[in-house]
Amino acid sequence: MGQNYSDRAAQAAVGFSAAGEWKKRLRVRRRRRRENKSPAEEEGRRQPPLSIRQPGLESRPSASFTWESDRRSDAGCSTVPSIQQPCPLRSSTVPSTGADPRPGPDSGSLDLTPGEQRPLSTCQGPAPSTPTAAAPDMRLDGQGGRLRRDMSKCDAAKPGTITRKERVWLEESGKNILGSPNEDLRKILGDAEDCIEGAGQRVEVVAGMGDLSEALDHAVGNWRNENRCCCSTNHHGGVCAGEETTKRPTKAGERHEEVSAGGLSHVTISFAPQSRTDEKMGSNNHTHHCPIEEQWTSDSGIGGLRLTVTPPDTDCAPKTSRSGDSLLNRRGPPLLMNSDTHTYAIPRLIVTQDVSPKRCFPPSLSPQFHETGFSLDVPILCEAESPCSDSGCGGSPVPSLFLRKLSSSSGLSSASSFEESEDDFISSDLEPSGLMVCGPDELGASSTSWRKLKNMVHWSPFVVSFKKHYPWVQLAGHAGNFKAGEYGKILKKFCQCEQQCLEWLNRDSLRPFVPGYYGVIEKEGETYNQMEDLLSEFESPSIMDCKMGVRTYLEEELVKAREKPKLRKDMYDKMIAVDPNAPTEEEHRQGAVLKPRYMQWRETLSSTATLGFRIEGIKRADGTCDTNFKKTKHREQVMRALEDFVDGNKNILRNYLTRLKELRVELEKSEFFKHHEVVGSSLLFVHDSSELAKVWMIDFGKTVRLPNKQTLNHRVPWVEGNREDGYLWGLDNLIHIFSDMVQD
Ligand SMILES: O=P(O)(O)O[C@H]1[C@H](O)[C@@H](OP(=O)(O)O)[C@H](OP(=O)(O)O)[C@@H](OP(=O)(O)O)[C@H]1O
Ligand SMILES: Nc1ncnc2c1ncn2[C@@H]1O[C@H](COP(=O)(O)OP(=O)(O)O)[C@@H](O)[C@H]1O
Repeated sequence: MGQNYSDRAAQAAVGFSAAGEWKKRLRVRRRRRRENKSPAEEEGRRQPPLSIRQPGLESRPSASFTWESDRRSDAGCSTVPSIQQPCPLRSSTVPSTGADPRPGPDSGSLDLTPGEQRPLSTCQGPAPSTPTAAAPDMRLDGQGGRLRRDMSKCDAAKPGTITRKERVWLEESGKNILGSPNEDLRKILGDAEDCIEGAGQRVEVVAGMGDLSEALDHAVGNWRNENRCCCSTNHHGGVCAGEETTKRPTKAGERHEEVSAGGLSHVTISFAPQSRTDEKMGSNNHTHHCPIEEQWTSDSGIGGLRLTVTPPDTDCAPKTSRSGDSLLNRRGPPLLMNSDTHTYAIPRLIVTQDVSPKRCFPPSLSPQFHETGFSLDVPILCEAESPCSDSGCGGSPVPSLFLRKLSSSSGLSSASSFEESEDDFISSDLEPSGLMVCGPDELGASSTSWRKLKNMVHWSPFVVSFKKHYPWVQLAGHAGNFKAGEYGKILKKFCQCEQQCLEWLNRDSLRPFVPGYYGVIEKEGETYNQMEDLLSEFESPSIMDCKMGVRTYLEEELVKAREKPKLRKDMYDKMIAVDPNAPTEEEHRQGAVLKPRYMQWRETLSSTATLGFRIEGIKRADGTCDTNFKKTKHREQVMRALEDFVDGNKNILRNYLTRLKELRVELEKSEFFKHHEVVGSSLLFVHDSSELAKVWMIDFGKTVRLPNKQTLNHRVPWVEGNREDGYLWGLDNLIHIFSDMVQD
C-alpha cells in the first residue's frame, strides 16, 4: 500500500520480462495461426463432459442432474442439465401452468422456480393449456408455465431429457436458461438480490450441486456487504445453512454452508430490514424503490436450484406480471445494407481538416469562431478536464465533487489505488504501436508522472491482477477510474449520471445486458459505483471494447464549447501523435484544439461516422493487446479486426451474433433506451476458449435522460437538436458484419 507506483511497476516488469511469457505466447499464437488451430485444440483445454449425479436423493429431497456438456454460450444451448428424476424439494404451492404464481403481499411464500416439482412435458403428452399463444412446434412445458421448450427437437425415446439440440428458455424474457451452473445460480441469486432490495425478506436458495458454492460465495458476499445498499433501507444478512428444520440464525456477516456428500447445498439467507438510514450513504440521496414485477417473475426454471422468497410485509409486492414479451413476438429490425453510404451532418462548430475554407459559421456562434478559422484566444487547458464539469454527465445535476474522470492532480493516487492488486501491468506508450503486448516491459521505473500514466491508459490497456484470482483488464477509458472490488465486482469512480443509469438499467428489460449494480461505496475517501465485473465468469478472456453510436460527444458539449470554448492541449497532442497534419494551422499555432473538434476528428478517422461504432481496443486470450484502431474505418478493416479477435472461430462469431440480436430486441423494447441519449457508451465483448461469448453495454457516464416525453429512435441521422445518437444504426451494422462473417 505504501509502495509507490513506479516501484511496483518496476517489480512487475522484472518478473514479467524474466519469464518472457508474453513473447512466448505471441509465438505460440502465431504458430497456431499458421497451423490453423484453435487455442483449445492447441492446449487440449476442452473440458471432458462433466457428469454430476446426486446421491442420496431418496433421503434428501432434490432434483438430480446430469451435466452433459462443457460450458458454452447461453445462446448456444449446449450445456444441458437433464433432469433425471424430478423430485420436490419441499411441498410448496406450485402454480399451475399459466397461473400467476406470485403471492399477494400477505402470502407466506413464493416459489420462483417451480420446475423441480414437475417433469418436463413429454413429446407425446398434450400441450398444457396456456394463455400465451404458442407456435405450432412449441408449447409450454410442465414447469409452471413460464419455461418454454422447443419440443420439435425433443428425443422421443427420452422425453424427459433435454437434448443438446433443444432450446429451453424463459417465456417472458426469451432468455435461454441453459448455461454454466455458476451462471444459472448467479442469475437466480441476482434475482433474489433485487427482491431483497425492496425490503427485508427471507431468501432460501437450494443449490443441487456442490460446485455451485463459488457462485453462492459470490452472491452471499454481495449481500453481506453493508455498503451495497442502493436504497435507503439498510439490510444486514444473517446466513444459516443446513436442513430447513435446523435453520439457525447466525451473526450478521457470517455464512455457514453445508454441502452434503451428494453435493446438495442448502443455504438460507435471511435479511432483516433496518429502519435506520445508512449514514455512509447519507450524502448520496438514495431513494427506496420497490422491486418491480420483472424481478419477481423472472425465475430461472433450473431444476435442482430453488429459490424461495418470503415477501416482505410491505406494499412493495408486484401487482401485475409482465406480459407480451414472449420470444414468439420478437421482431427483428430491417437490416441496413448500405451502411457505408450513410452520412451525418457535422455541426458547424467543428472544423476538420478537409473542410473547405469557405465554410462559415452561423452568427449565433461565439465570435471566436469565424470563417478564417478559430481565433484561439480562449483559455488553454493543459490537462484533460473532467467531463462531469466540462461535458460528461450532461444533463444531470452533478456536483463537481463527483467527477467522473480524473483530473491530473488526482491521477497518481488513483493509480496507486490498485494497491489491492498484486501486480500492476501497464503497457507501453503514447505512441500507437499496432500490436502491443500487455506488459510493462517498456515501462521504465521512472515513469511515475500521472501525465504519463494517464496517457498510457488512454492509448493502451491497463492490465491489473486483482488479488481475487483473476486478471482484470481495462481496455479503454480513463486511468484511475477503476479499483478492485470484492470478488466479482469492480469499483468505478462515482458519477451520478452513471449511477442513475445503472439503477434504472438494472430494473429494465436490458438488465441481462448491463453489469449488475451494487450501489455506491466509499473507499479510502473516494466514492465509487460498485458493479459486476463482467470478466469474472471467464477464463483467460478475450475482450473487445466497441464504442457505439455516430457521435461521441453530447449536444450540450457543443453548446458549451460555443459559449465557453476551452482549448485542449492534451487533445492536440493526441491528435498529432496519430497524424501531425491533422490540426489546422491555427490549431498548430495554439498547440491546442477544442474537445468537440478532437472528438469529431476521431469519429471521422475511425468507423464511428460511417458505421455507427468503432473498435476501441482488443485484448486477446494470449495476453496481446491492440488499441490501435483509430484509423480502422472501413467495413473490411473492421472485419479483419473481428476475425483476428475471435481467432477465426465461427462458433464464437455465431454466439456473439446471437447475443447481439438478443440485445437489439431488448433495446427496441427498452423504456430506458427510448428515453436516453446514449453517447460514448461501449459494448464489451468477452469470450474464452470454451466459446462462451457475451456482450454487455458499459459506460453510461454520458448517457443522458431526455426531457419530458421526448424519445429517440436511435437510427435516424443526427442533426443538431434532434439528439439522435445512431446507437441502433451502429448495432444494425455490427450485426450485419457479424452475419456476413458467420456466412463467409
Ligand atoms: O479515446 P481518446 O482519443 O483518448 O479520447 C477520449 C475519449 O473520447 C473519452 O471517451 P470515453 O470515456 O468514452 O473513452 C473522452 O471522455 P468523455 O467520455 O468524458 O468525453 C475523453 O475526453 P476527456 O475526458 O475530456 O479527455 C477523450 O479524451
Ligand atoms: N463492468 C465491467 N466489467 C469488466 N470490465 C469493465 C467493466 N466496465 C468497464 N470495464 C473495462 O474498463 C474499460 C473502460 O470502461 P469505461 O466504463 O468505458 O470507462 P471510462 O468511463 O473511463 O471510459 C472497458 O473498456 C473495459 O475494459
